[in-house]
Amino acid sequence: MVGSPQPRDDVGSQRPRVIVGTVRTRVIVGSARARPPPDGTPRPQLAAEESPRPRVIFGTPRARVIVGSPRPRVIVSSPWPAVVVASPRPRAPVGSPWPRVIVGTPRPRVIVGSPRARVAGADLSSAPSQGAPQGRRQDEHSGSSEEGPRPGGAAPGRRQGHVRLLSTAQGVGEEEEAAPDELEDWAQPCHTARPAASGWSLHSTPTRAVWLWDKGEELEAPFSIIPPTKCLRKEAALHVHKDFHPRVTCACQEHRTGTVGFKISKVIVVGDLSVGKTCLINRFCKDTFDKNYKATIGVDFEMERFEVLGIPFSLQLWDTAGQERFKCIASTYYRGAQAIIIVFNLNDVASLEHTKQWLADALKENDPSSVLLFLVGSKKDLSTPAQYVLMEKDALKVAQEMKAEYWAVSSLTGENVREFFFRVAALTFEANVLAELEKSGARRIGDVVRINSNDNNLYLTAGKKKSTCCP
Ligand SMILES: Nc1nc2c(ncn2[C@@H]2O[C@H](COP(=O)(O)OP(=O)(O)OP(=O)(O)O)[C@@H](O)[C@H]2O)c(=O)[nH]1
Repeated sequence: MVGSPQPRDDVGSQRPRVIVGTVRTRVIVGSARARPPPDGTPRPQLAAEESPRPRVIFGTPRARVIVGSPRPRVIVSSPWPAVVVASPRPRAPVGSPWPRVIVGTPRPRVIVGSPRARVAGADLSSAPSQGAPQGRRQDEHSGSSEEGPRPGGAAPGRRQGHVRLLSTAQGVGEEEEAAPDELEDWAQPCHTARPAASGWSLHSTPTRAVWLWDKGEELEAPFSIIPPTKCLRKEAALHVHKDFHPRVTCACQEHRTGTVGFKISKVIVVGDLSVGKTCLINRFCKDTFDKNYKATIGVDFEMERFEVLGIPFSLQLWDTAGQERFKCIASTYYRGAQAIIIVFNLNDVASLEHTKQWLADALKENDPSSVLLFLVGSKKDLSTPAQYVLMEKDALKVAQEMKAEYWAVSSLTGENVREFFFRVAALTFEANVLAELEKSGARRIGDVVRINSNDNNLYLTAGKKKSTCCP
């Protein structure tokens, strides 16, 4: 088990101490615990904090708590989370000069004081339990930070430059400029956060979606609870009613949607490696496309903010790793999803077959009766019409088996991407409002409780307002 003992370097050597043959390899550069040489010459103490080089620790069995370390940390295959408390360096998502690379850690890192942690705290049911994950792409091994815009296009600058605030619910009102740090945190309750930060505004049919990012341009997009037929064949859609459920429309008109506007709904995106999950999310959230493959390590997520029927609504889109070796990390984030998007490559039949396993894994962590399912064929631009027809037949069969709604998209051209996410947002919103109405039960949201001290029954629901539009 333990290798034959190797001669150690001379004590006092200026070289790093390397112990070969132990179960755990330790390479400590600039260790502060170096023993003094036998001749008594005091050896210069090279404190870890002063080390000119990054500390490299392989497989250390102990948790490391690094308080305000001024140095970059490179941690490979650590089984323990790195806990960074009150780091003096700003951990702004954009342009951090300090590479942080964590490969294969099975537990989320806890970053206290991170601006992202506040986002996670907004809704503990949908947010990760220990702060938001710092999603990473594999090219970070090179030390470059991927927190800035990814190559492949000019990412709209929600996190850079200026964004526009939309000051009316209808998306046609006054606009004003605001620096990102002036914006309401995503986690702020949306009712008070109006005017909403940039995002999508969805209305009942006929409708328009307004997208105002740094470009300030308004994009019209058709939206309906029924997707346009060119996007989706009838048999592929699970929900065939013409518009939102009447109870939902009514509740929105009367502003009786309870906590829906305060919640962040979690959507997870799963599927084989390289099927295009990241590109799909990036096409919608950043309007970018990267033709270079960079494997997602663990998970990453994007927030997207909508306004549906005048009610603010947020989706948290979780991009999970498709590579087997990162699956165990990614699967810890499956819990609490309200919608599951299973992606396969329209040009790779094996990836379609694997979707059932992806669904089974995702459902282990979620309630199958309440979660919305979507089966998405990606890279439509690479299929010829004839190939597509063949694949669509198989995909529809699988979708019906799993009771998922089927979509075919291309992140390269953008075909159906926006329509698809609008659909996800609309159906998730509808499910949320219906659940909220269900939960409120006998006592309707918005009712006033009058307390009458002369009455034996102290708690009376007073004057239930008869709804003018609810069935
Ligand atoms: N032609 C074409 N290529 C695509 C499309 N979507 C993704 N790709 C390419 O497919 C490769 C993989 O895309 P990713 O989005 O990184 O795949 P992924 O599913 O996130 O992969 P993992 O992170 O390993 O799970 C990249 O080279 C993309 O450029 C598409 O719609 N059309």
